[in-house]
Amino acid sequence: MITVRAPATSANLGSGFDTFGAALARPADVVTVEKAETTSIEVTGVGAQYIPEDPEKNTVGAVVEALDAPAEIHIDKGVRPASGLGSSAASAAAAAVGLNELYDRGHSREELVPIAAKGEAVVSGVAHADNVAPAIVGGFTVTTPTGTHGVDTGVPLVACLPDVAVSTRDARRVVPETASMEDVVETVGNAATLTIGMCRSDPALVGEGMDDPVVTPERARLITGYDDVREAAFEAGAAGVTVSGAGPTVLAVCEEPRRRHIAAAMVDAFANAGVESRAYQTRIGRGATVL
Ligand SMILES: Nc1ncnc2c1ncn2[C@@H]1O[C@H](COP(=O)(O)OP(=O)(O)OP(=O)(O)O)[C@@H](O)[C@H]1O
Ligand SMILES: N[C@@H](CCO)C(=O)O
Repeated sequence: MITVRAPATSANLGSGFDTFGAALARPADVVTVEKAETTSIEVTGVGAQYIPEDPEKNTVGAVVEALDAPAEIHIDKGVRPASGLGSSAASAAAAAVGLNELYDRGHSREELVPIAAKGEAVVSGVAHADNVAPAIVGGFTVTTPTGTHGVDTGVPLVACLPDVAVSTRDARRVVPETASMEDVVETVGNAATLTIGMCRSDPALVGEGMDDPVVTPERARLITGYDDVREAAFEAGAAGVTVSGAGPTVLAVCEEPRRRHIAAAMVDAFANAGVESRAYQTRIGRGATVL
């Protein structure tokens, strides 16, 4: 029997749509795998009632199939589903690392990324790997069709999760099909700035590079109170604010001493918009860990 903890993740980080990702030090899913003749899945924890235990419908089932590794699987959810915090990816990443070890398949962490991404196709129709990559390798990651590159950093974050659900499938429907050259140039500049910021562990530079004129404005419309929450976070000292993944979590990057104030300001701003929320005071952290 093997138990693996895989972290929540934030994809896109604004300027890196379907490319950038970051592992969060918390929250996390904990997945236990044990060899079996046929696969069975049991889910407990946050939002378990919304998660199918049928292997055909759970992200973990696709990983079992890809690794040809039938198992009795228990998923203890710490990452709420439809959160924008890579909930579906956390389970898939933990299962990929656990089953790879249980069956001695010998894949490297990087090789497990496209395998875990097959689970994402089950829930959103697209095998985007920008959540599973940081959930497996940790830190800040850049994922393209040719592979994943990562850098370790401990940049402080606040992830404010409102008490509403936005499914990735729905949020992908509002992504524009085209972008102007002006917006492309702005996005490339911001993405490059953010990447240098991550390499230097510099929250100010990361925040400066988070703006995205193409996808984020469309996604923000799906989140009640987004503009006020963003403004409140900046007023409390955030260096950058964006939609986490497909939303509804709003992500702020900051210097560590500002983190508590920013978390309180974001929760208050959501409350003023009539939405309950919970803020995780966290940082970019490590990937899946065998316990
Ligand atoms: N193991 C799993 N954990 C969580 N959700 C799962 C799992 N397997 C299937 N699902 C389904 O996936 C959907 C949630 O995934 P979705 O991608 O929409 O949210 P998310 O992973 O929190 O967000 P994001 O990818 O934007 O960070 C729910 O419909 C849920 O039932
Ligand atoms: N890049 C994906 C991440 C979803 O978690 C999206 O934004 O649709």
